[in-house]
Amino acid sequence: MNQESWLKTVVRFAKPCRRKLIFSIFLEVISVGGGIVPYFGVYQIIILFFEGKQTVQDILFWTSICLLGYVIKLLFHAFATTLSHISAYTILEGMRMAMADRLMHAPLGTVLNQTVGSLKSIIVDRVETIELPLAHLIPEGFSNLLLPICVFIYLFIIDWRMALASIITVPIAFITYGFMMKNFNEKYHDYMEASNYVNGVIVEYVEGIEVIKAFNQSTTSYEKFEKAIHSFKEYTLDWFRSTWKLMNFGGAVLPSTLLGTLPIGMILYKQGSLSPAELTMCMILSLGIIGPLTSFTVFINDLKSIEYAVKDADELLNLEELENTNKSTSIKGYDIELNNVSFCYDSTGNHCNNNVLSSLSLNIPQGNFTALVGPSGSGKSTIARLIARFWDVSEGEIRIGGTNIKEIPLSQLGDMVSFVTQDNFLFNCSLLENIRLGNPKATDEEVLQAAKSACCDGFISNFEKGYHTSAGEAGGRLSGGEKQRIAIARAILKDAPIVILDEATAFTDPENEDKIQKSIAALTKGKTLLVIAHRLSTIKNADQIIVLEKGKIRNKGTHEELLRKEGLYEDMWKAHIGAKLWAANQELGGV
Ligand SMILES: Nc1ncnc2c1ncn2[C@@H]1O[C@H](COP(=O)(O)OP(=O)(O)OP(=O)(O)O)[C@@H](O)[C@H]1O
Repeated sequence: MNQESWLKTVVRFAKPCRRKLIFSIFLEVISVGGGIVPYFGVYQIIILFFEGKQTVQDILFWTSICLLGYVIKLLFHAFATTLSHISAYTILEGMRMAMADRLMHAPLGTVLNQTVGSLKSIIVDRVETIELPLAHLIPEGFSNLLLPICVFIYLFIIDWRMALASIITVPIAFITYGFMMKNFNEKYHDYMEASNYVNGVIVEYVEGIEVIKAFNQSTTSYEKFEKAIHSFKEYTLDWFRSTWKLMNFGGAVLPSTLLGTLPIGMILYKQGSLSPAELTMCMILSLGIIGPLTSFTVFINDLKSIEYAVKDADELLNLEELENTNKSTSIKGYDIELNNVSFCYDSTGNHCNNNVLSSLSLNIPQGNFTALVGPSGSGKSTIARLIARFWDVSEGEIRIGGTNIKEIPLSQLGDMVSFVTQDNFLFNCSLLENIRLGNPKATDEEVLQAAKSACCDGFISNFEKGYHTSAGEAGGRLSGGEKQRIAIARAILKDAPIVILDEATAFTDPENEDKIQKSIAALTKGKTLLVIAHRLSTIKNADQIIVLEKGKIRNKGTHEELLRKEGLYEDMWKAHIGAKLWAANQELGGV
């Protein structure tokens, strides 16, 4: 990424606070002006002394002017940094909101393919790193540049030779810094890579701690963790070691302005072309030039950290969005049609590297129960996700009620489809609110009714706070099957005309089975229902069963028809029945 593009991003997000930013620079200019006043006041006092005209009144007057200038400098700088901080946080807020918006409009699959750790790291941590440099760079960076320029001009007005003498160390220091920064970009890039790697290992270590403990991998995983941290420390130290000599030399030479002003000042004084007052003032001013310039060099590092943070943020800000239309469409029915659908997750440009579905055509009639079965990896979930538009098809089209789903606004499609999977995420709010997510407008009464239909009422009432128990509190005490029934209650409340159940009964145990089947029956009554299930007994009564293999339809028909046809379905059914019998035998004590 070139410098212009990250700057453009910052400028784009600075739009809502542009006036504040400009005003903060304006205030900083006044502050810099105030900062010059004490120099001027001191100069006047020095002149009075050298000319022998000093009076208490004059000294008090110029001291007050100096003080006033100093107060103006402090006050206006405080106002400027307040505004710049507000602006920096506005920029951060805009970036985070834009990222959240992108995640919402990107294909869901693209979002799910990112790890929670990396998303959190970019949206929270990386973006946060912009705040400090941004808030300080604008006013302070500006004043650190403007102040020495103003002082230099003032020096120039007093004596141009002394002005030049005061910056004699600047080229030496800049050449030194030039050597030091020779491979700064490369080093900074490597540093960021190393830092990202350490972050990744730490997040992995923490997220996977359960598996690490369960498989007694603590030593190996800890070693990886320790190694990553150690090599990061070594990398940082190596970089520091390679620069510290030049950095210290530059840091020592740059502020030593007296090296130039002292001998040259003496010569000019001896020649009589510089008065004692001018000589003293030039010495004082030359000392004031370099301080801000030294601070300015720190901002080079800040600029880099902004560049890299914006670059990371840009990855999310530029996520490809799903094509969307805002024009609400009237749908003529809720049958689903897949016409010659091909899909691959892994495509480069227009080229598909590995088709998961190949020219697949399928009709799911309205109000019918259709089941998708097939070996693991045959593409069942992919079909379900494509219907819900988590991704877009690579080729072909999907129609609902005769309308291509790309022509249906995403929000309308979202209202039309209830998608229940085995990953039943509960938000950190009450169980009541968790169920209400299905329909935010639902009354408490309607939520309770949905919970009852989904057979949740019994276990929720057992909690001390009942429906007001927070999911965080209850989460650890809820079984997989109970969480599943909450998800089903949500879907019942949503009352969408199309229901997709992707392994929604995966957590069913014999005790739960009856309840889950009842809750599913309540959810799916009269709906276009698509069920993906490995437990074939749960889809035995489907109006049509589609048998998938390697992304293609191998067979379709009712349970009986498929059994008569012999083949994959029959094998799967036998395996299922075998497993069931085995489970039943186990329950009966191996009889
Ligand atoms: N997010 C993804 N990115 C890349 N490839 C994926 C992704 N999700 C699934 N796949 C691949 O697509 C193929 C089909 O997966 P899919 O989940 O649709 O199969 P499935 O029939 O539902 O399997 P299962 O019964 O095990 O859930 C598999 O080879 C899988 O590895």
